[in-house]
Formats: sequence, structure tokens, C-alpha cells
Amino acid sequence: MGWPNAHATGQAVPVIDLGLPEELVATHIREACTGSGFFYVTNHGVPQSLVDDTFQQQRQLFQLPMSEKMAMLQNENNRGYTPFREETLDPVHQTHGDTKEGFYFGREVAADSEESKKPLHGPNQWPDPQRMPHYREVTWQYYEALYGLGMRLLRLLALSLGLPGGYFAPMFDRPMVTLRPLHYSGEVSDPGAGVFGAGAHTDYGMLTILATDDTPGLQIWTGPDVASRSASNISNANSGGGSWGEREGAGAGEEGAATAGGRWRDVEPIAGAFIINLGDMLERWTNGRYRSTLHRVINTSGRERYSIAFFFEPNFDAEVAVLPVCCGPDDPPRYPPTTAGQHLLDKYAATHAGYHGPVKKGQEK
Ligand SMILES: O=C(O)CCC(=O)C(=O)O
Ligand SMILES: [Fe+2]
Repeated sequence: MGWPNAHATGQAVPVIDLGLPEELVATHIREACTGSGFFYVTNHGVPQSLVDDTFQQQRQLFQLPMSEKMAMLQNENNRGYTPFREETLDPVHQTHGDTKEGFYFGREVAADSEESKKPLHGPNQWPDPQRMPHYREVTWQYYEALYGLGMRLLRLLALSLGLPGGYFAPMFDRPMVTLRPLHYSGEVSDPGAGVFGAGAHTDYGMLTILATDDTPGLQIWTGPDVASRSASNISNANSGGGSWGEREGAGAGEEGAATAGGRWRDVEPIAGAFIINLGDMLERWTNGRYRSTLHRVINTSGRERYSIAFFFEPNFDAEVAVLPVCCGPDDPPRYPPTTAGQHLLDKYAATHAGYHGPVKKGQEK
């Protein structure tokens, strides 16, 4: 199997039917992953009624009084509430934090378990069951359904790389899965003035399964140099004023127009489909062949927007090192090995004002 020469090819966000034969799906996934790094999936097996019920529960959760949400504030295990403007995904280009609030829920890890001694592991913070009697049950059902879909995509990704279908599975037997309901305020974004629903960023992990309501807002950066601005280079862009920021300036006021060889492209909601995108860890594993694409959320309508992100990340200790099938004498590894846990800890600390890193047994202040 060959690799495309230039990342400028295949910028579309394809719709992939998971009901087709597995080999064909793997081929479609490979094309999408070397193209825009984003694709939709249909025929995914998650009942629409469950998706609808889950959205309904999230709307109610965000409607709780602020004091109740603040009582569940994000903790050192990255579980809990993140208020409006608390997160700044793109510190160089934002004048204030994202115009969204959110909750993080992870895999449920008992407080007295051995595993809870690891950073980013612990019990969830659930809303009061008397206030929200169905919240936990419905949200957990959704979590489990998306976990199943994540495992299926993991297999398809392995096949798409010419690896055995079970290749990644051992690195996902204690995964750092994070469900993140998001609520964007009605504040209209102003990219030229540094106001965004969610600032431009790449996702940190393996893959993201996103459900949105019918309000548009998600955009991906497509351009010939998109790969060079994602993943590891985003931190360079942040500290050094990345070239894409200059393009943003050039494009201000003409959103969506081509600017200096690249453009922001809308990823419109498609009813019944999930949006899948790849994160930095998969980009590292594949030596940049699969792309962790820069994306952002802008509000052009003045309407509130709800989405639910499901971040499917490897075990804390999983080593993320370039795969032998993705490098060779002419193409040596471009990324040093890291671990999934360290990568996530660094990213959370860099973007969340309220996240101060792990405090584990023996380290309490
Ligand atoms: O809300 C969305 O459409 C995207 C959210 C997102 O990119 C993220 O949470 O990483
Ligand atoms: Fe994202």
C-alpha cells in the first residue's frame, strides 16, 4: 500500500458507511485519515433514541444553577465541570477563554482502588440523583455504546494501516476514555478579535467521536501545510506566533475564503452521523501519515449550541512510538516516543486555567 505524497490531497470530509464490508471500510478510513483527518460515520449501531436522550440529559445538566455546577468543578483527575471561558485552546490567538462550558466524565475508577493512584484516574462527579434521576444511567449507557464504537474504529484503523485488527487493543484495556458534554453560549464569535467558541486546536489522543446538535460551528483547517501545523508543532505555533495565525488575520472578515493557500472549512452536522477525527497520538504513531487536524468552533448564528465529545485515549502507560510500518530508512521517526498519560497531562495543564496537574497519594499539599 502506498502513501500519498502530499497532504494537500483529499481534503474532503467523507461519509463512511460502517455497514459495508470491513476491508472496504478500512480502505475508506485510510483515505480519510491521510486526507482531511476527519470523517463522518453512518450505520454505526448507536440507536438514535439513545443519542437524543443523552442530549436531553446534557441540556438539563447545564441548566442547573451555577452553584451546583461549581460544586462539581474539574478536579485533579480531570473529572468535573469547566466553566465558560475557563479553557483557552489557542492561547496566542484568543483574547479570552472559549465561550463554552463543559463537563468531563471518565472511566469510573473506585477511589480506594490501586488504579486510582495513577494521575487522571478516579471516580466521576455525578449530579445529585434527586435533581437528575436519569442522568447517570442515560449518560453511562451512551458512554458504553461509544466505547464499543471506539473499539470497532480501533480495529478498522489497525486494518487500514495493514496491521492485524487487534494491534492496538492491548493498549486500550484500561483506557483513558473521556466523555465531554459541551454547551456553547450564544455569544457570536469574532476571530479577528480573538473570540471563539473553541479556539483552534488539535485533539490530544487517539480518536474523537463527536455528536453535535443541528447548529453548525465546527470548522477544520484545510491547506497544503495543515499537517505541519498540527500535533507537536502546535506548541511551537503557540509560543512563536504560528504561520496559521497570520493567515487568520489575513482572512478576518472573509471567513471561509481561501487565504494564503489554506482555508477554514465548515463541518456541517449530518443527522444520525457521528463526526470522527484523529488526535495527536495517532499522528505520532503513524509518523504523520494520519493527521491530527486543526479545528475550532465559531458561533455565527447567535444561537446556543450543544455537542458531546468522546475522547478515546489509550491506557495511561501506553507507549506512543512511531509504528515500524510507518517509517523506514528514508523516513525515520519524526516524533520521539512518549506515553499517553504524559502527553495528556501536559496538554491539560497548558489549556485549562483550573487544572493544576495531578495530586496523588503522598503528594497532597
Ligand atoms: O463542539 C465541537 O463541535 C467540537 C469540540 C472539540 O473540538 C473538542 O472538544 O475537542
Ligand atoms: Fe477538538
